[in-house]
Amino acid sequence: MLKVGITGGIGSGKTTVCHLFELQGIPVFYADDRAKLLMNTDLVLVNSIKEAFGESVYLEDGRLNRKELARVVFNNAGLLEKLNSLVHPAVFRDFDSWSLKQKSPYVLKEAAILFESGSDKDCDFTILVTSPPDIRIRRVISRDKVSEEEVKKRMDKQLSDEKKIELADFIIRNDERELLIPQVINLHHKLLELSSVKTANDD
Ligand SMILES: CC(C)(COP(=O)(O)OP(=O)(O)OC[C@H]1O[C@@H](n2cnc3c(N)ncnc32)[C@H](O)[C@@H]1O)[C@@H](O)C(=O)NCCC(=O)NCCS
Ligand SMILES: Nc1ncnc2c1ncn2[C@@H]1O[C@H](COP(=O)(O)OP(=O)(O)OP(=O)(O)O)[C@@H](O)[C@H]1O
Repeated sequence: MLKVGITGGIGSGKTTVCHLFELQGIPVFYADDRAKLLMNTDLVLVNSIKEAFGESVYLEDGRLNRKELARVVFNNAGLLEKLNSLVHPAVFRDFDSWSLKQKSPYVLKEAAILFESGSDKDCDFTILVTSPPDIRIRRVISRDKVSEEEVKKRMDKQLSDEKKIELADFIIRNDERELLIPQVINLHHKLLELSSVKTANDD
């Protein structure tokens, strides 16, 4: 089974694209969502986050105070690095055990910072979803009801599309000019072919 990483900057549309792959029957591991779940349920991780950032990043009912943690880490590069170093190993382990349970020619791992976190190294292929920054900002402001400044702070912590285009094996353009669904279907067929080549080589 092939492991395919899919990424894209904030608001690029990677989750939307992943939903289209799911419609083709492809299982998707949503790293950002799993990270948030583990930050609420993995007690070793919860304790290490409390130790590093203080009890105030958890609410009284025990859930992660995402707004407060986001305010802290997206205003301080060192603290974001610290958080990443605690969360990413737990997500890597979670993906490994999830992927063992999947029965599909290939699976997708969706992560906003696939290249930045080094998790592309664990993937056979990578897909980048691109979209111009002004469209991405507009989409996130409308989806999350946040300010332009908050979106830009996160964009600044991510590699530029120019850098990621050099690193990715496949590109999906979600710029409201090219149709999304035909791009996903074409790539799905390509990945099915590549996974059958891998299976033949493994036998
Ligand atoms: C700080 C947190 C709690 C804020 O939660 P929130 O619900 O506001 O954001 P969410 O996780 O849904 O992310 C939304 C977008 O923010 C950007 N973003 C999130 N984490 C990061 C990061 N470590 N570096 C750069 N951008 C990031 C991405 O574009 C992502 O798609 C959360 O983002 C977090 O825990 N981040 C650090 C862990 C991490 O890297 N998770 C993602 C990959 S495993
Ligand atoms: N082609 C499109 N046309 C119109 N709206 C779109 C398109 N693609 C995505 N969107 C919308 O833009 C917003 C951002 O898309 P999505 O959540 O898929 O991005 P993302 O890359 O996963 O974002 P994040 O990194 O913030 O999690 C969503 O509200 C989505 O419905």
